[in-house]
This record gives sequence, structure tokens and C-alpha cells, in this order.
Amino acid sequence: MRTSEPPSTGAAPAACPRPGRREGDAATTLAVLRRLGTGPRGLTEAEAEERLVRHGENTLPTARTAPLLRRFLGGVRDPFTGVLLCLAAVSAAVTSWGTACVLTVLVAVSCALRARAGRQADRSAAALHGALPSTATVRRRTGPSYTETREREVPACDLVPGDIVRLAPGDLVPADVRLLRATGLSVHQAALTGESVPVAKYPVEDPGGPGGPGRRAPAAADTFEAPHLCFQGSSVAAGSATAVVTATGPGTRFAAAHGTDHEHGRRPGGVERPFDRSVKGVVWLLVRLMALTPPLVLTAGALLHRSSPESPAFAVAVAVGLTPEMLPVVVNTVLARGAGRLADRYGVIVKRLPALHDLGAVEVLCTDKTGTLTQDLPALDRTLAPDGGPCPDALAWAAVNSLVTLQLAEVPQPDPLDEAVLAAAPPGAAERYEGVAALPLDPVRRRSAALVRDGRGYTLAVKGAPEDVLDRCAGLRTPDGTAALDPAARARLDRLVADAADEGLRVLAVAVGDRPSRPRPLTAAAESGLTLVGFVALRDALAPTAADALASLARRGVSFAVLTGDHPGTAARACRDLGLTVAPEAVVTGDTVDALDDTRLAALAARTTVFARCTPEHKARVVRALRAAGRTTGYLGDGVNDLPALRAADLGICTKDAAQVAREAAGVVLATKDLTALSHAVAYGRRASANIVTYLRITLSSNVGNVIAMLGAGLLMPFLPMLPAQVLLQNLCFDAAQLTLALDRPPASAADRPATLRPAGLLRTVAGYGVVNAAADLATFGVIALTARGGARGGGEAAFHAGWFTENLLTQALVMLLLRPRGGGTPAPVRAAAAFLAAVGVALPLLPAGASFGMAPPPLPYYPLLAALLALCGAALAGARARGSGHAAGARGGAGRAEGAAPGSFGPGDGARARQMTADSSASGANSSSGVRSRSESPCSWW
Ligand SMILES: Nc1ncnc2c1ncn2[C@@H]1O[C@H](COP(=O)(O)OP(=O)(O)OP(=O)(O)O)[C@@H](O)[C@H]1O
Repeated sequence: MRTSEPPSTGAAPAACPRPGRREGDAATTLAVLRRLGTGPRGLTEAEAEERLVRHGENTLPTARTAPLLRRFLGGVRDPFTGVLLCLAAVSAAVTSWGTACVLTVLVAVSCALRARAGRQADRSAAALHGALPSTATVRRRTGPSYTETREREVPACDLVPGDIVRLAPGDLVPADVRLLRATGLSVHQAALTGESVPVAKYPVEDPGGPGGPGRRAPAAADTFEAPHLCFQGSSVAAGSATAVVTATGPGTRFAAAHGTDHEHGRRPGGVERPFDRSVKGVVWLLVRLMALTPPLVLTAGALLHRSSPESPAFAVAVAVGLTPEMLPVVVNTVLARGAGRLADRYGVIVKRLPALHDLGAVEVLCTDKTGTLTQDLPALDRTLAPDGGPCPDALAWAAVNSLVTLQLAEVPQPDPLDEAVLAAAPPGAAERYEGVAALPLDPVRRRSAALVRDGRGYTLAVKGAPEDVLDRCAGLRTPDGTAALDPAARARLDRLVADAADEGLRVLAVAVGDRPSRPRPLTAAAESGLTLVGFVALRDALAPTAADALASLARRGVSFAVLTGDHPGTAARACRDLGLTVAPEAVVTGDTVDALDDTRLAALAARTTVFARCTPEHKARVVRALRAAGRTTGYLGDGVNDLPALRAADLGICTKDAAQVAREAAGVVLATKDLTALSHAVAYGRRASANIVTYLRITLSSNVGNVIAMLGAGLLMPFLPMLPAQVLLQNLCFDAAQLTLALDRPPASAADRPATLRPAGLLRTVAGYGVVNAAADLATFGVIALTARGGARGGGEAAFHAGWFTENLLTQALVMLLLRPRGGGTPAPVRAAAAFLAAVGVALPLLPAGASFGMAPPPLPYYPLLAALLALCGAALAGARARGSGHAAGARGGAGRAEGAAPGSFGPGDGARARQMTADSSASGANSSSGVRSRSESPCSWW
């Protein structure tokens, strides 16, 4: 049976290797059912259990938990760890055994920590899967009689070949399946083929046999395009179907195409996420610096004739000195802590830890309207005849359409508009006709059609978006009969709809057409020459927390774009009720989006708040345009029509009761409908980023300073300024102390603006602080030289090394305290860590243990001079920090001014009402949220 015509689909860009055809792909439906030992009524529970044991769970190989040892060894793939391991190997090669041992221990500790963090992340993911189960609707026989069947939800991992499953809009296709029946089915196969446009699928009884509609599949370029097959990894965009499972788990084409290297949640096309751009960008920058350091040091030494047997070990130690070895540990700890607290306090589930960082980086939040900003609980407000009067007939025909499309769906899944229409229709109104065929709603056609029959013949009842339905009408009903739908009448009707939409109503047009015979198959082509009956207008209240959430996000410098499939007037009114002053004519529609190339769309998107009459692909294009313009873009949506945009965004966000596909695509899931949780989540993300940046700023400033000083000293002095073991010892102390920065408390202002980590900004900042540090170090050389002349106790190199060791640890303690962000108070662990550094720095050279590291107590006059030097260094660092903060505050002040003039921005300190948003319309006709955007034009780079 075939119920819909396949639309033509262009050749898809390859997203993964195309698997070849398999035996059975071209067999008849009956032969496939026989081969699988099943029938249209499915398997018994006992058969399913037995097959589950035989075939194993329907999960991908990599979805299973990796053993701890494999995780441990996998840690070496981290670039930092890899570089440390290389440095250890080089040290061993130059017989610097101490360095090699210390580096190997560091690598082992880093790998162990990563393995532990990975296992914890997997456990959280498993817990999340428990909270957001992936299920499938399966039909199983309840007894051997073939007549008693039952449909129930089972975990998708329990499906076995031969199971009969039902597919509905928003479902993930849970395994490889062959279609038995389908109604208006189209699926997203982007994860498999890279093609973003949904593909029509329909059953074909004999794909290899002679022609005839529904009997033979058109020659498909590859397996994924076969119309009668759907594959794990795809999802239902529209329509519904019944299908038999042909392969599960590792046997699916998805597993074959991706091998064991598949990562759940990776987006097709490999869109780079903000975390990858920032933290990983910083990591790679450092890896390059570290890799360059040893050859540079050795070359400089050779050129200046300062080479000694210890030079290679020293060069390696310098590179190690540059490394923020604890970065992976700090990043994982910070993100895991933030995600845990967010889940506990606000019910926000962060599916991947980096998504917490991405939340903090979001500059523009795109949202759909229905179900996110509104409750999606529509109720009938009124009916409208073409002349503006009441029209009970429109409601009756709308109810017929709703009932038949539901009755004939493979999986009846009433949408809220259909439910509202059926609830409002007079009893019996919908049951007057016998349903014959239906074309379900899809978000591109924006209408549904039902072919019904009574004693007089066939009637096609169509309801949907007024523009789309009116385009298919030739006439309209009048009190006297019918009239032609001429341009004047069309203009009048458009105004009627626009007036209702301006009141915030969702308007559906209802039209009918007599059909002398049954159109076979029923396709969109049959929806023409219709007669407009009238309109039904429904009211959908705003979500109670939406205005507060938008206000709170606006105060945090996030700007918004509402992308909806609804009417421009309805969308504009909803935005006005939420506090944005958006003129109806300023709303951009999907048609305008179509008319623009990517560059012009990016410019328009940067100054537009409301996009209406958007198809799913329009939403995704707008999101891509914003990203292309350099804005970190989040997308909040709950429906199957939001899937492409959720995937295109830097971060997808949805609520827990969103469509299954939306939950899969999102990186963050809100466990409740309370949208204000999102503002808290953004704040947590920014604080997490602030802590990562604090760690990097402090570690790198100190490390860069040390390296500059060591190189400088290498030029000035006849011996190594610090022995490799001393470099590593001070490094270990510093690393241990800096772990406490993961527990730092950033100031409240850290959550005020989008947080972006920029490698270039980092370089500039650490270079600045590094020079101050290096100056202090080099001044220390002078002090030591001066005091040593006065009579060093230990004398010579050992006293020099001790003096520098003490100075280094004391400046590092200073850096920890002074380069933290101001205003958050210094938490006790950070204070304790700074005290520990100072104590080790002062005490070790004076203790016998100092001698085993090649240190001797420095001369006494060294200490008061060192104290003066440290005071100067502290003042210089504090001054530089204050200048940096002042600069940032200036940027914030500028942003604040833009905020004041910003359309869509909230007044300061009022806290709540969206009505305090102000907005104006741009000359171009786009509704101006330009100010909202300009506010976050310079996101905080945190350095
Ligand atoms: N059950 C339905 N029957 C007929 N037409 C419908 C039905 N549901 C929606 N429509 C029409 O299709 C349009 C687009 O619907 P779609 O679901 O894409 O977006 P939306 O629900 O209006 O908004 P959003 O994109 O904000 O979720 C609606 O505005 C409406 O005109």
C-alpha cells in the first residue's frame, strides 16, 4: 500500500560512507516477513525475549561502557598528555631520569583522573537516559492465537529483528525497518546522508518487481534513498507508519557506516561547538608553544655557546614549565561541579559537560514560539465567516478534518490545535462523514487534508495556515452561495486574518472541495480549486514564566530571535505581550528568508527579532546565518519542526517533554517548563567559564614569566638558573595549589555578559602579566648577586637556585591571590593553597630536604630585599589587573549605553516585566532588536 507520492530529492551531500544494498532490500514485503519469522501482528513476548538473547541489545557498540584500562590508555590521546609523554621520552633519551620519572607520574595521574572523569560522565549519561528514556512503540502478540495483540512502549534497546513498530512525528527511528504501511511519512536522514530536507518514505510491496504504484521502488542512487526503508539514526519529520524491524544494534546500517567510531550526539557536518573553539583552541595554541620551546632553547644555547650536558634536560623542563598540566582536570572538575549543582537546584540537565560552557557563551537565543513562549494549549476563541460574521460550518469542517486525519494516521497523535477544534465542535459534527484518506499536517505544507465520503460523493476538507489554504481556493462561501475569490476578496480576507492575528489569535482557514471520484493516491496536487468555508481562531496563552525568563536573560546580555511557523501578526502580538515592542510590519517571513543569500540573511538576522511563517529549514538557515556572523547562537525549541535548527545551533536546548528527536539533538534539557531556569543555567555556564579562565590566566602568566626569566638568565649566567628537578618540583607545588581554583567563587558580575574564551586575548593578557613576573624574577637575580657578594651562607649556584626558588613560589602565591577576579571574595581553599606555596617556598631551602634538590640557604640580607621586590611586583600586578578590569568595565559601560538605547532591552533593576522592553523598527522594515544585539556585540572575553 502506498499513501503518498515521493517528492523529488536532490543528490545528498555525503555525510558518512554509503552502505551497499543488503539481501532482502529488494525482496517482497512478504518474503521479508517470512525471512524474519514474523507477521504484521508481530512477535510474542517469549519470541522477542529469545531473540534479544540471540541478537543482543539494540545499542551501538560504542554506547557500551568502555573498560577502565581502555579509558586510562585513551587519556594519552589528549594533546597535553601526549606532549608530556613525548617530553618524558626525550628526557629518558638524554638520561635525565628524574625528569622522565616525574613526567611519567604526571601522565599517569592525568590519565587516571581523565578515566575517572570519563566514567563519571558515562554514569551521568546513563542516569540521564533513565530520566529521558529512548523508547519505541512496539506491537506484540499476547498469545499464540495471532489475534490478540498489544501495543506498548518499550525501551528502544529491547527491540529485536521481526518486531513490528509504529512511527509518529518526532520519533527517532529506533532500528533499521522496512515499511509495511505509512501515511504522509517523511523522515530526516541528515545524520546518515547529510541532507537536511526530509525525505518521503512509503511502503513498496515488491521493490525489485514489475511496476505499478506502490509495487516497485524507483531506482535509488543508494540504500538510504530507498523509499521503503528507514534507518536507525533518522527521525520522523511528519506522518506516521507501521514497520517491521530488519536489523538492530551493531547490525544496522548506521553502525556499519560509522563503525565503532560513532559518537552519540555528534552533529552531521561536524559543526564546531563554542567549547571546541575556545578551550580546545587555547589547548592547541599551548601545545604548539610547548612543542617549539625545547628546540628554541637548545638552538639559543648552542648559538650562545652555553650548551652543557644538562641543556637538553633543561630545555625539556622549560617546556614542561610552560604547561598548564592540570587544565583537563580543572576543566572537568569545574564543568562537572556546575552541571551537578544546576541539575540539583534548577532541574537543568547538561547532557555533555562542554554544553555548560556553551550555555555561558550564548549571545543570541533563538526560540520557537508555540509551546515554548506560549503554553500550546489553544482554545477556540471564535469562528469567522468570509464576511467577518460567525461561521459554525468552519468549525464543523475543521473538526471533520481533525478527526479523519487522526483516525487514518498509523499512530494517532493529536496535535493541540486538532484537540482544541474537536473539543469545541458540537457533538456529532465530526462524525457525519466516513474518512477515506488523509494527508497529515507537515510544517512545510502548513495544512492537513482529509478526503471524506457521504451518500453524495467525496469531499476534500482542508484546514491550515490561511495564506496556504487561500492560495488553493478558487471561491468562497457567501450567505447566498459561493463567490469567486478575486484579488479584492483575497485582500479583504487577508485583512480579516491579520486583524485576528493582531489580537494574538492563531487562525486556521477551512476550505472544502467536492470530488467526483476518489483521487488515488491522495496527494497535495488534489488540494486545488477549493472553496473557502471560513476560519477558526484559537487563543493560546503565554507561558507563565516566559516574560520573566526573557527579562532575566536580557539583563544578562542575551538577545533573542523568535522563529515560528505561525502568522506574523500572531507572532508579533505574542512578542509584544512578552514585552518586546515589535511592529507587525517589521516581522520577517520565510518568503523573505528564501529571497536572500546567506550574506544578506546574516545582516538581516542581526537586526531582526521575529521571523514568522518559517519552515524548519528557514529556522535552521537563520540560525546558521547568525553563527556565520560570529554570534554564538543557542536554539530553544520543543517540536519536530525545530530539529534542523536545534542541530544547526551552537547549543540546542529543549524541555523534558519535547519531542524525542528534539531531546536527542539538544545539549541541555530543562526538566520543567520553568523557563527562568535557563537564566540560572546561563549564569552557571558563565561562572564555570570564568573559573577556567582564572586558572589559565594565573597559570600561564606565571609560567610564561618563568620561562622568559629562565631564558634570560640562561643568556646572562654561566650556569643553569634552575636545575630541572627544581623546575619540576616548583611546578608540582604550583599545580597542586591551582587545583583549588576549580573551587573559586567568581564575582556576581561574571554572569553579566556572554563569556567567550579567545586564544588571542589569552596570549595578550598572559604576555602582559608574564612580563611583570619575568621582571620580578630577573630583578631577583640582581638581588641575589648583590647579597651573595655580601657573603652567601651556602654560596654559589646552590644559594642562587634557592633564592630563585623562594622568589618563584612567593610570586606564584601572589599571582594566585592578585589575578583572581575582584569582588567574589577569596574562598578558603584558594587562600590555603597560596599559604602552602609561600610556606614551601620559604621553608624548603632552609631545611635539609632543600639540599637534596640542590639548594642552599640564601644569604640573610636577601630576604628584606626580596620582600621589597615582592611588594613592587604585587603593586605592578594589582595595577595591571586594575587597568584590565577598568578596560573591561569600560567595555561594559559602553555595552550598557547600547543597552539603554536597545530595543528589546529591559530597564535596569526593575526585575520583571517584559513590558519595560523598548523597541523600534528599523528603516529596512525589520523589527529592530538591533540594540539588543549591539549590547552583546562585545561579549566578555574574560582575560
Ligand atoms: N493541526 C493543524 N492543522 C492544520 N494546520 C495546522 C495545524 N497545526 C498547525 N497548523 C498550521 O501550520 C502552521 C505552522 O505550524 P508549525 O507547527 O510549523 O508552527 P507553529 O506551531 O505555528 O509555531 P512554532 O514554530 O512556534 O512552534 C501553523 O501556524 C498553523 O497555521
